[in-house]
Amino acid sequence: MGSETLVHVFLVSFPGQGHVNPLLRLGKRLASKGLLVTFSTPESIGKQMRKASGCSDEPSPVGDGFIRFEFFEDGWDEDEPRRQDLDQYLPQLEKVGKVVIPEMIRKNAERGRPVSCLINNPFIPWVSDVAESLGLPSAMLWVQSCACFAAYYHYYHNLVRFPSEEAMEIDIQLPCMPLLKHDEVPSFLYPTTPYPFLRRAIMGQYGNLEKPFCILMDTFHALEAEIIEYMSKICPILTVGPLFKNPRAPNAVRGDFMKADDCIGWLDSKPPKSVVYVSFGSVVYLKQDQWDEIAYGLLNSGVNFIWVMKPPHKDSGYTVLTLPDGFLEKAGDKGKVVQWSPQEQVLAHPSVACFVTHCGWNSTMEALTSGMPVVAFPQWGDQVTDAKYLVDIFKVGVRMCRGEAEDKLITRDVVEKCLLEATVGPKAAEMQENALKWKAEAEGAIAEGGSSERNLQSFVDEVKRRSVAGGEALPKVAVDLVEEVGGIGKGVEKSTTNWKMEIVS
Ligand SMILES: O=c1ccn([C@@H]2O[C@H](COP(=O)(O)OP(=O)(O)O)[C@@H](O)[C@H]2O)c(=O)[nH]1
Ligand SMILES: O=C(O[C@@H]1O[C@H](CO)[C@@H](O)[C@H](O)[C@H]1O)c1ccc(O)c(O)c1
Repeated sequence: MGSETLVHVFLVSFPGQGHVNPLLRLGKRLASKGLLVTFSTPESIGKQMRKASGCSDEPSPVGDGFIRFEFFEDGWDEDEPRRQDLDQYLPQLEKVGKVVIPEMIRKNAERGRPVSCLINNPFIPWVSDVAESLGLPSAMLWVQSCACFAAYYHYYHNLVRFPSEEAMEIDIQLPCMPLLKHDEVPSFLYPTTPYPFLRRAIMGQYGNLEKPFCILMDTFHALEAEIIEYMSKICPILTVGPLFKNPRAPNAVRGDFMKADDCIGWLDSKPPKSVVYVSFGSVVYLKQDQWDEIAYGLLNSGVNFIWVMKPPHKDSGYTVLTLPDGFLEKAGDKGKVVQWSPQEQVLAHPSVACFVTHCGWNSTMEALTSGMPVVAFPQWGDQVTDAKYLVDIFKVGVRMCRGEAEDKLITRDVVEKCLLEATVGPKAAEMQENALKWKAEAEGAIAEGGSSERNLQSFVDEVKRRSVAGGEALPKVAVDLVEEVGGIGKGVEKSTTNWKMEIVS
């Protein structure tokens, strides 16, 4: 069957690696179930994705469907430095996106590819307005944990007391969640956050939460069962994670902004469970003195390591980090420093013993799903909450720091102690055992009949039903999809919102 006869879903992503990855992974999953998927994000990132990952506007087959890319101009010159300032860039993206996305959708219809559903990720909530104005169904992919989703929800609706200027160091008790210390709620909610524009962007999403007919989440039922069940009574949530594993199309197209350096051959040469993988993701940038302490901690611990040292964007205002004099010589064949790694492959490699991570949600899910213990080095946003869960709830990690807000230099001795705790001794063995349990749970969720797989199929069926009805919500008939195990768990009350997945006719 040609791609033009398939139901067409149009994805719009915020242009960050931690947002593109999960939305593209969702796109590949949807395509593998027989949909035509168009993935869209601004051309400034599209250019990098084309170069590093070969993304093309021609449909590529993925399972039973196809995926293609269509990037859009954001109205600024190629080398505009204001793109690095989200306070300025997010409003620009909204202004232009609200005009160009409808135009792209119109052109797709003219070319025989009418769009049946729009899906966005957070930070660009205006995509739901575009869908509404065109009379199209929309969904939102939440790219963080359900726990963070719940924290933001309770903050937005003022349901629980959060840290404030008057009372900063309070504990926070959210329903169905462990007690969080003041610095364990997503840090964009601190009154002192240096990123108030990101709090505004996320709150914008909550202001628009009635518009998407479904909130997809890159998590799985067993991982966050209680809070997923609780929030599912309030919002139309479907858990579909871990998205990064695609059993039907493991080698489909990728969306990296930078080509990964080859380090798999080097890993092959190392003994099993002897390498520490260190990466702080695509956005976090540490200070030079902290970088130096990590360098000496790695050397002093004597472990093998791969360390990702991503160059900063030229307009970010960061100065390029350097390694201490003689560092590479001292490390010799024990260490490898790369600019960007093939992280999924690294985490799956038998030589890797643990992951020193900033605890972005993608890295968190990738570690859990790979059965990989972690050393948690969170900085801001959801990372501080993810670190709490990795260490105290999922019990797969040791904590190296509490976040940027603490403003504390983590010394080489602490780095060394954490690395050894996570790689040798009884605690390491216990964490490894727990990590393998999560890996098995994650694999079960996306296997045939698993909670996330069933939820994804429900979503695809619903998009198809709505597409037959010309984008209109369909009247109610009883299909018991929401009562299946999964995002909306067995025995859980149905959502009180206008969730339409249970319906047909
Ligand atoms: O060297 C690297 C570092 C990161 N990643 C990927 O980039 C994403 C980072 O997302 P995350 O949410 O962990 O952090 P962010 O970069 O958004 O802070 C993950 O999918 C990683 O697998 C990668 O492929 N190579
Ligand atoms: O929030 C930004 O990136 C990351 O997104 C992940 C998914 O939400 C999250 O888990 C991780 O902790 C974040 O680092 C982001 C912020 C600012 C910016 O300029 C970006 O390009 C991305």
